[in-house]
Amino acid sequence: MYLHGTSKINEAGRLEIGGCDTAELAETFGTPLYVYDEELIRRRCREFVEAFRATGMKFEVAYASKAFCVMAMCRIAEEEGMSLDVVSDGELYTALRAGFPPQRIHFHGNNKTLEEIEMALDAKIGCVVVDNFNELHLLNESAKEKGTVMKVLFRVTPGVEAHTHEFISTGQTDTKFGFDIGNGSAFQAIREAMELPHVSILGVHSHIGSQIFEVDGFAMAAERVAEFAQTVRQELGVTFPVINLGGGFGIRYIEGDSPLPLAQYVQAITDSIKTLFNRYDYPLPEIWIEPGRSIVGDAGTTLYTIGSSKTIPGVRKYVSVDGGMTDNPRPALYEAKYEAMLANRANDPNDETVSIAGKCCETGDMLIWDLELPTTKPGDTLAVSCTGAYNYSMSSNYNRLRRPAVVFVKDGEADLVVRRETYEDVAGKDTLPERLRKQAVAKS
Ligand SMILES: Cc1ncc(COP(=O)(O)O)c(C=O)c1O
Ligand SMILES: N[C@@H](CCCC[NH3+])C(=O)O
Repeated sequence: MYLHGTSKINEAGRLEIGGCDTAELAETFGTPLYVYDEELIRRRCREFVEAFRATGMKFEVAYASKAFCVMAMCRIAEEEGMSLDVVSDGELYTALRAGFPPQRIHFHGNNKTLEEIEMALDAKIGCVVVDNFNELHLLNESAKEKGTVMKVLFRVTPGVEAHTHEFISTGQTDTKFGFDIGNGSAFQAIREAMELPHVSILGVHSHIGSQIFEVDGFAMAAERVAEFAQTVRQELGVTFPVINLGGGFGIRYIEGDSPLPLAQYVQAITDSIKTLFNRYDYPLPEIWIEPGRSIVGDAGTTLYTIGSSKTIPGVRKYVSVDGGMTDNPRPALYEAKYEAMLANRANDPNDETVSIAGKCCETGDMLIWDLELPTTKPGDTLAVSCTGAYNYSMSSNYNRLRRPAVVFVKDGEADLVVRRETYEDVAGKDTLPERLRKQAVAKS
């Protein structure tokens, strides 16, 4: 397993992250356990911010909180000078509860409810990324009722297909997100917004997909967006002060993944924007981006306890862990691949090939196929790396499993930032109607 950030093998032959022995973390906090390397998260934030500073351009780096949205993460994002992208009332609530400055929050989503729009207006967030005509008018009406004006970006689909899994590719014309540039709906959206006194046009937003390893897609999107900005300027007399090129910067999950240094993505984006806007003699806009995975992905490691195993001679050996698709749905959803190691016996030589199964009642609940490991025994701790993005945030209670705890580790200290769910968290929201309550009592 590749050792990210502060991860290393300590003198006891165990995996250590942030100066904490992972076998001890498993013992103290129980498993499954999400462990985040706080220093690595901060390093990733700084890589983006410093790369932008070096360009001399005006910018905002908004952490896409959908990747991992908990209060402690919102605090770190704020401390590192990031803005925040939220896509729901729940994410907005979390950010506000963590004391994140509302002016630095951007609200996304293809079906924002009236309740969410009102919540955003009441909180006086920085901007709403408008996704469709219905929302544009709803926002204008609500802002009017509240006697305010909301800044807006328009989510546009530039017609660029990112080279990534089709479920995480969003920039193409055939997608549920945004206004299409090619068919004129993006232009129409700006035209309509100009007539609405309670929205103020900031610019456009494009997000082409996720886990992208090349700069071409971003450069192409920048080109389409710049052309569009120029058309709008010439025909409608509106100049955009902001261009947001979204997130999607790839990370290394397994050997063979070759992401670019984050600064290189920033350089490519800012170079494209500078060249294109200068060509049009267009006032240089602020550049905003929204990285999620590249901030938290490789900083997260999930610890599991190994339980039962099953050998099918001539076929394979299954080794089961105490979590699975409930804490990491990505292999089942996207055929995502991961690396792992035995955290408590990190120096033992690999001597067998096993497949790591989750504990859900589902054949597809597999975390890793054909992994080289030392011979495992029940009670060993398995560490799966790069589980920081879209794992906790997409976790579920399938089979009524309790969601794991989350700890942040740094300089030898481990802080609980989300406690493990209890049975009460899982079943406590249920209610028994009187009729069924009697039956339940009668049977017991
Ligand atoms: C609009 C938007 N911004 C930002 C992101 C963050 O993407 P990533 O985590 O790949 O950086 C996403 C998710 O793909 C998104 O849909
Ligand atoms: N959740 C996805 C990517 C979609 C990101 C949000 N638009 C993943 O785990 O890779």
